[in-house]
Amino acid sequence: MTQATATQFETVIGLEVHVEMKTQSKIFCGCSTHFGAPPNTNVCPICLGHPGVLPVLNRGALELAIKAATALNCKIAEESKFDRKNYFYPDSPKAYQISQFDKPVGEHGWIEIEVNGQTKRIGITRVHLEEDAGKSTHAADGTHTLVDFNRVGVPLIEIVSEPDIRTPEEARAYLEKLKAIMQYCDISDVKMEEGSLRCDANISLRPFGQKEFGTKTELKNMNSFRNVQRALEYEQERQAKVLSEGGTIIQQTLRWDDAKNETIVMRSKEEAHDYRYFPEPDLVKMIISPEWVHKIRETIPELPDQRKARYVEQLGLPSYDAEVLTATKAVSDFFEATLQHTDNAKAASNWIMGELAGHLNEAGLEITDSKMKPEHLGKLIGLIDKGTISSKIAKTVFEDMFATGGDPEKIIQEKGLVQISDEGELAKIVDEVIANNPQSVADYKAGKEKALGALVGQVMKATKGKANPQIVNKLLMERL
Ligand SMILES: Nc1ncnc2c1ncn2[C@@H]1O[C@H](COP(=O)(O)OP(=O)(O)OP(=O)(O)O)[C@@H](O)[C@H]1O
Ligand SMILES: [Mg+2]
Ligand SMILES: [Mg+2]
Repeated sequence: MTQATATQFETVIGLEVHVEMKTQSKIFCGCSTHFGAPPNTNVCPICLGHPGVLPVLNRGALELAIKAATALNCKIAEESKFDRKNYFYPDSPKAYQISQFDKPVGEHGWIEIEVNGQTKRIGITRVHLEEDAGKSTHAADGTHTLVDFNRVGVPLIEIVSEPDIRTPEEARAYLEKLKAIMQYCDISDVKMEEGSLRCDANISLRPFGQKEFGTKTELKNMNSFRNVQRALEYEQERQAKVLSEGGTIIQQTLRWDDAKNETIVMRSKEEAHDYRYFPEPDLVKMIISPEWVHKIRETIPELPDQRKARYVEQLGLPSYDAEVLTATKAVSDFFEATLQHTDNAKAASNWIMGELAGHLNEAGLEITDSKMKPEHLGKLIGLIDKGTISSKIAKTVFEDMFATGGDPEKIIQEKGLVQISDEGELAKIVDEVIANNPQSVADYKAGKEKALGALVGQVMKATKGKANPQIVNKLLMERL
């Protein structure tokens, strides 16, 4: 951040997030929403906007939108309606998008984010239901553009935040939380790389203490949360420079160029669209009864914030662990499943956040691809806690479990890794080590505490790491 931003200006950010919902069929026709089908195969006269066809609302799409808006603490409209948003672009065969203007499904919501240990509430202006557009692919040589209409009519919700976000880092935390909530509620796959979650970021600067907002720009084309943060950081600095040099910000839409690491102007306000919104004449208004909302609310599972609180209060986990574990539903579910097989929550957390996350990362895998089963991790923790294996050997066993998905007990048996806790057996080895290392023994007796460690190390070496270290210590102490 430049000196100028840090001292003179306050950053104001509001995000518009589009989320594709997980329905089997499209919002106004029976076409499949399946991602990855050959281009232009999931289409019909309705989504292609042929003359004379009529859209029929997919009740499941409305239900998911209500569920999402409820999970985002919105007030649900008792009466909601669709509007036409008119624009001409090749990815929209009807030349309008069925969206919502003045009566969205939900309004006045909020979510909480945590940045630098501080909890902050970010307002949600509205959640509205609409249909997705097609996907254009521009040829690299600029000679032509291909359009795939499979995505046309896939149900979307647009989630518009209040301009409550103050830093690019907060923007990222907001997106992470939103994504987690959508995952927990099973609303969407929320995969930015597949386009099932997309974000436009609005940003302006104002002198500290000024009430009115400055002129904003809108950033598009970011394909990861990290890039949203980077684009905002870049734009924050650009605006600060313009303003501190006495210039003015022009209201513009900018495109983030990932390769060049900069924002590029797409269009200015003068070229901005007039969408000529008007009520959609082919669809009736939606009456959403409080009873229906109540029923939908009951299908909302424990959300990440609640889960996090439970991990801290009931399982005694540090807040940091609870935050990391609950940020992704699949990780949290894995943790919960592990706890079905061990009571040692902190150990489970350590293994999942440490060893497992590291191995998955290295292998480029998601936790859902993990061959290692939660029950086996739970079992492994039990074996360490019982003293059957040392925590050092456990790492070796873990490697095997991760690679093969095997049962830790079997791996330990097959590889002869059981910890040696038999005093008689260990005493023999301890005696040998004492006999063979007179220097260490002398050092220890002369008051060098460290020499004891060297002797323990020798016993470990002789037993290939299988000796129970507590017993080895005890036996050595008795003899020295
Ligand atoms: N001065 C400002 N600085 C930063 N963000 C702002 C400012 N004013 C508004 N915003 C944010 O900009 C976003 C505007 O989104 P909204 O969907 O209402 O409008 P839009 O971008 O004009 O519409 P469209 O959906 O057609 O793109 C909101 O998230 C809002 O919080
Ligand atoms: Mg918008
Ligand atoms: Mg916008």
